Amino acid sequence: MKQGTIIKIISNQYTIENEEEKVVAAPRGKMRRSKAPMVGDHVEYEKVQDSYRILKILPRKNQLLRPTVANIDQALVVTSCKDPDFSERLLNRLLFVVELSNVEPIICITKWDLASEQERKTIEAYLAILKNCGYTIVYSYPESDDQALKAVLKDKVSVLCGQSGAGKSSLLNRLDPRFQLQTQEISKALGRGKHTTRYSALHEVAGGLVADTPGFSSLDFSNFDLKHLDAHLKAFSPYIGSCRFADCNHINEPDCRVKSAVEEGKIPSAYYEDYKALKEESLNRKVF
Ligand SMILES: Nc1nc2c(ncn2[C@@H]2O[C@H](COP(=O)(O)OP(=O)(O)OP(=O)(O)O)[C@@H](O)[C@H]2O)c(=O)[nH]1
Ligand SMILES: [Zn+2]
Repeated sequence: MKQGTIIKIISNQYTIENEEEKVVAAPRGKMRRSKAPMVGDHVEYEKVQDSYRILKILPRKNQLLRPTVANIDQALVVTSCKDPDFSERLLNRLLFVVELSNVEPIICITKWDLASEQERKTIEAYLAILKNCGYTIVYSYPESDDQALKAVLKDKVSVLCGQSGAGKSSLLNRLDPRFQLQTQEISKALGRGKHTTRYSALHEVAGGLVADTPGFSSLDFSNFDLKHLDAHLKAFSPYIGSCRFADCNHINEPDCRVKSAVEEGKIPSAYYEDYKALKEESLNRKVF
């Protein structure tokens, strides 16, 4: 019996990889559809005559449904400075949705080359506070050396997210030109009109694995339990549990450490305002 990670699924063919080999396997009969393995799954498998059989899915640390990937280490929140313009609100909401999914966010700034001096200053000021709050920030644009980004991706399973046009495919292709080739070959192989073929894959980029479909494209929070939103947010974590009220919502309560941190400039006010808007929305949802 061996162990490996599923890196590609086409219909009922599962490609498993480990340090020694890359094999194509099928799940054993007992694995029902609802419990079918997904890309990113760590599995136990065995060789039976000339074929390979998946025996068991090892416990998942997390999973995304769109794209269907398990055991994601991080999400690159790809945010452009220009075209589309930098939006604090969009960045905050993407961070929230990623953190609510128990995935580590990495802020990746693109199109720095297109921003004016003034725009750069404004963006940098905002990011400086987020950095102090514990967020990892990397830059990636045509002239950047991408060392920091490569270091972040190495040995990790990542999914990218961000607005259309933010530069997600550009940055992957810059890091590894094979990425585009791989995705093009696959779409050609799958062909048009074969929409029923199940397909998903992780690609090797900079020594790590990256999902070829962006995740978190929907900023719909209705499926999340926002009761403990505060506890998920990196920027709030130093203050959780130290407000006057143990169940503080950090909205109207007195002696709130989160609100003090906002006043002291330790948490960006736009970040706090986006938290507050979501939290109020969820509290209202429960009342009516
Ligand atoms: N100058 C400059 N242009 C960039 C940069 N990153 C991306 N672009 C351009 O921006 C456009 C959109 O980039 P894509 O990589 O296609 O964006 P995407 O996020 O993959 O977009 P979707 O596929 O729609 O989700 C392309 O014309 C790129 O050439 C950058 O850092 N600097
Ligand atoms: Zn509070």
